[in-house]
Amino acid sequence: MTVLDVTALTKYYPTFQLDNISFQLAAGTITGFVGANGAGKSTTLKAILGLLNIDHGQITYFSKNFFHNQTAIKQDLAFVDGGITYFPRKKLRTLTDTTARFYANWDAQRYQTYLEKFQLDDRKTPHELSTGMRIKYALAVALSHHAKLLILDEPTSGLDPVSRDELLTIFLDLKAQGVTILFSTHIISDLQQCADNILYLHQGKLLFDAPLTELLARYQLITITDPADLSQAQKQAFQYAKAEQVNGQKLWRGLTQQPDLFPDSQRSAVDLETLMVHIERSVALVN
Ligand SMILES: Nc1ncnc2c1ncn2[C@@H]1O[C@H](COP(=O)(O)OP(=O)(O)OP(=O)(O)O)[C@@H](O)[C@H]1O
Repeated sequence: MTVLDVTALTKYYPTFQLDNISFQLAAGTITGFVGANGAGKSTTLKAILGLLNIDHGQITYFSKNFFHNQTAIKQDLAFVDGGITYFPRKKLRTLTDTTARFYANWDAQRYQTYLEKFQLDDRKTPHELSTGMRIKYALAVALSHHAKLLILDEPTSGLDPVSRDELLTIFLDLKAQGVTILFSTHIISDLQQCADNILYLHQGKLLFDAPLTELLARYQLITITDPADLSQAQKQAFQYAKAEQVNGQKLWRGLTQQPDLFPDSQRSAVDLETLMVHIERSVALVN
């Protein structure tokens, strides 16, 4: 079942364009939303949540048009970005009581479970919480109304490694229950741990929309000492090339979709972080 269907989403800013973005999320999957700073990830997330006006596009949640059914759809949707910053001097308990009234499926027991799991004291105020605790509080609230889809903008960036690991385990548990998760992150190792699919945005365009394992299987990493030694065919196949210092030696690394053109000794598997760095920082060797 398709939980979210985005078609031809376009947003113009004076110096940036989110360009004709289309993707779908299937129920019970975890999708990592990645791209360099300024690629347009937050703009996309805000656009699909109706937090900014779009210039073009269709957004459908749970087979319902978002713009005509926002109130009903938001019962089944949770969004977390950077954690709570509003009403800094109000007790969390008071904020929770107010929030709970908006949700027909509010689950007070589940909320208590997450408070304990995240070691949060809801007699505190947002002002008294660390960055990580603010994110955890926002997540506890998001997880307590039985949202079917969680949309999270960099949920793990303020968390220590132990809390991140805990959160990723929660994501996997939620996925096992059929919950769908879309989250943007720069912490690529988090995705290796839990993402089924990757949406990769590059300068406002969707460059990849693929299962993580399939995306990584498309490329191999090639390491050579001098591009001048490559044959013409190898040069054509040596994409996203970049010079790197390894143990004081200058080497060239690039990605290829034609690994058979290179000897085994030059080939290795590629991980998502390496793939991204090469795509964003490569230089052209072949015109
Ligand atoms: N309100 C706005 N008005 C004009 N331009 C904007 C506005 N909001 C964002 N932009 C521009 O849109 C582009 C994409 O920004 P966005 O915040 O979506 O990127 P991002 O991928 O989330 O980046 P990061 O990883 O750094 O958070 C940037 O060039 C930014 O300057």
